[in-house]
Amino acid sequence: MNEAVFTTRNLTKIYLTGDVEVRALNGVDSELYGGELAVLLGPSGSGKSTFLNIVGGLDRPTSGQVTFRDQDLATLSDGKLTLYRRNHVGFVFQFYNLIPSLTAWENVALVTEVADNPMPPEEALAMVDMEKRMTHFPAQLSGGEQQRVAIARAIAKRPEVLLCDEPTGALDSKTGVIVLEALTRINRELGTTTAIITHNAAIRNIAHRVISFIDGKIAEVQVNDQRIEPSEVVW
Ligand SMILES: Nc1ncnc2c1ncn2[C@@H]1O[C@H](COP(=O)(O)OP(=O)(O)OP(=O)(O)O)[C@@H](O)[C@H]1O
Repeated sequence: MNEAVFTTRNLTKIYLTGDVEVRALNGVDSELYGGELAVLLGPSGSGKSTFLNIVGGLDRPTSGQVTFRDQDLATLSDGKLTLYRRNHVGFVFQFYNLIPSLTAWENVALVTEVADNPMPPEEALAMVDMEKRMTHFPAQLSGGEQQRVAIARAIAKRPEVLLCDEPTGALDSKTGVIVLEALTRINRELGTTTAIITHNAAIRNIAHRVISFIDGKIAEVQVNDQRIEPSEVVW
């Protein structure tokens, strides 16, 4: 196993809505290892997105520790947390959030303009097999194609980690497989540490490790000695 990129200890997130307290994370001890592909499973409301948002620097814990290498994310200033996100983390969400008035190439270029050592947009698009559709606008692309452009946008700055919250949630199974193939290829060829949240337990066997959440805690971690290709997933 490689070194841990992320470590959390007793990670806790409490949301207060009026008088009602929701413990979205209730003491999570975890690691994400360098170069691994982890799948995060669990019922709705079990804390998966909250966990991903905190390790990605989009949100802060109520208490507990979360470190990225030696950096304590819980106590970083807002400015440093923004720099952390910008320099190290790529995000992919269920909905693609592409800018409709820009082509696929321009959507990716928007990010590479502000990155230190980016890939050329066409190289990022080639990683997800979209180089032939570079000049197309989002409305001219299918859902799966738009998601692949969103993945190209996330990886073009060469992030160390790629955090994906239900990346296949809006896609049919055939298209979902193509998107998962893009993510596994990136993990394998670029060595990007990748975490994928899914509701689809069938996806679990494409991962090196499966982390299962229940009620804001990690209930189980499964290590896959034998992984399968996305094309072998039975949905
Ligand atoms: N901003 C918020 N304010 C109040 N409660 C919240 C907020 N965000 C999340 N929660 C609550 O925290 C709990 C965990 O939510 P979270 O989105 O992390 O779960 P999840 O496992 O990702 O669920 P899903 O699979 O449905 O996306 C839920 O009970 C949710 O309602």
